[in-house]
Amino acid sequence: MKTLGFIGGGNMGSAMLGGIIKAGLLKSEDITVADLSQAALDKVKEAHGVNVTTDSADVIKNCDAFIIALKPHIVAPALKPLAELVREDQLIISIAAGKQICQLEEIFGSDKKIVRIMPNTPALVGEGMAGICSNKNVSAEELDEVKKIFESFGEAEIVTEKLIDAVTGVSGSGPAYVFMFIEAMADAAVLEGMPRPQAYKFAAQTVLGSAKMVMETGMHPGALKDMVCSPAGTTIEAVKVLEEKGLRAAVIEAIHECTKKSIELSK
Ligand SMILES: NC(=O)C1=CN([C@@H]2O[C@H](COP(=O)(O)OP(=O)(O)OC[C@H]3O[C@@H](n4cnc5c(N)ncnc54)[C@H](O)[C@@H]3O)[C@@H](O)[C@H]2O)C=CC1
Ligand SMILES: O=C(O)[C@@H]1CCC=N1
Repeated sequence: MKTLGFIGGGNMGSAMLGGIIKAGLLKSEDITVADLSQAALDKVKEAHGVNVTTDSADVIKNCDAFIIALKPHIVAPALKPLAELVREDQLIISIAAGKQICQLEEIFGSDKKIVRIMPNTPALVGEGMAGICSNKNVSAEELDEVKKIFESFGEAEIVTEKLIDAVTGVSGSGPAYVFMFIEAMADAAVLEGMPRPQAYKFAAQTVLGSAKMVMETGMHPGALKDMVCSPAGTTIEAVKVLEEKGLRAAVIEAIHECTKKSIELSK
């Protein structure tokens, strides 16, 4: 793939764009972003020097593959009128939550190559997590090429389409829960007298380091937790409160509701 387009250059579109350019996989001049908002286009042009247009047809006509980064309810009304411009050899990559491959086939035709992906915003800093699936028209080589793009700004795994709603619940929407957790930890440190910028650093680095331990040691998270909890020590006092307040149940229920909403969006 030599040229890549984005239809929608908002939060997620620009996060992926930032990741791709930082990784050096494609040059700015080979990327085109279409958005109706001139402010969004000015922002991505200034940050990344990519080509910009207010006409999504330019992207479809000029790119080997394009990523649909529009809000789910906008996808059909915005792109159905342009569907006849799509070529059979072109890769259509959608990141819209709840938009199933069969719904994308209704828009573009079941003969088209369609990839459905659920990424997340940490793509912006090269630490994204994406779940990828596709229809039967996409070859293994093409899917691998798409996977490599998403791996250029984090981790990516091929999953069955059935799992994409769970991917949305855990990693697509997940950064929001983690940011809430970091904010709450920092608030607690501020309560104890720590200056706020320092509190964010202590909280965020603790989350980063803990996540790295899970990824790099391969140890069970429960065993890693046990390593921190000294008998009759400080940590177990906090753990007791988190269990009493239902941290685990809250997280499980929250992700379940998020996953349910992703399923509902596809109806
Ligand atoms: N924000 C996130 O963390 C994630 C979002 N997604 C998915 O990404 C998609 C985009 O979400 P966000 O980037 O958060 O939304 P956003 O609202 O930040 O970006 C959407 C962009 O589309 C533009 N737009 C609206 N109508 C248009 C049209 N007809 N033609 C061209 N551009 C148009 C808007 O001006 C805006 O810049 C959604 O489908 C969402 O489900 C997926 C994973 C994570
Ligand atoms: O909240 C949303 O609908 C999108 C999908 C995943 C993350 N943000």
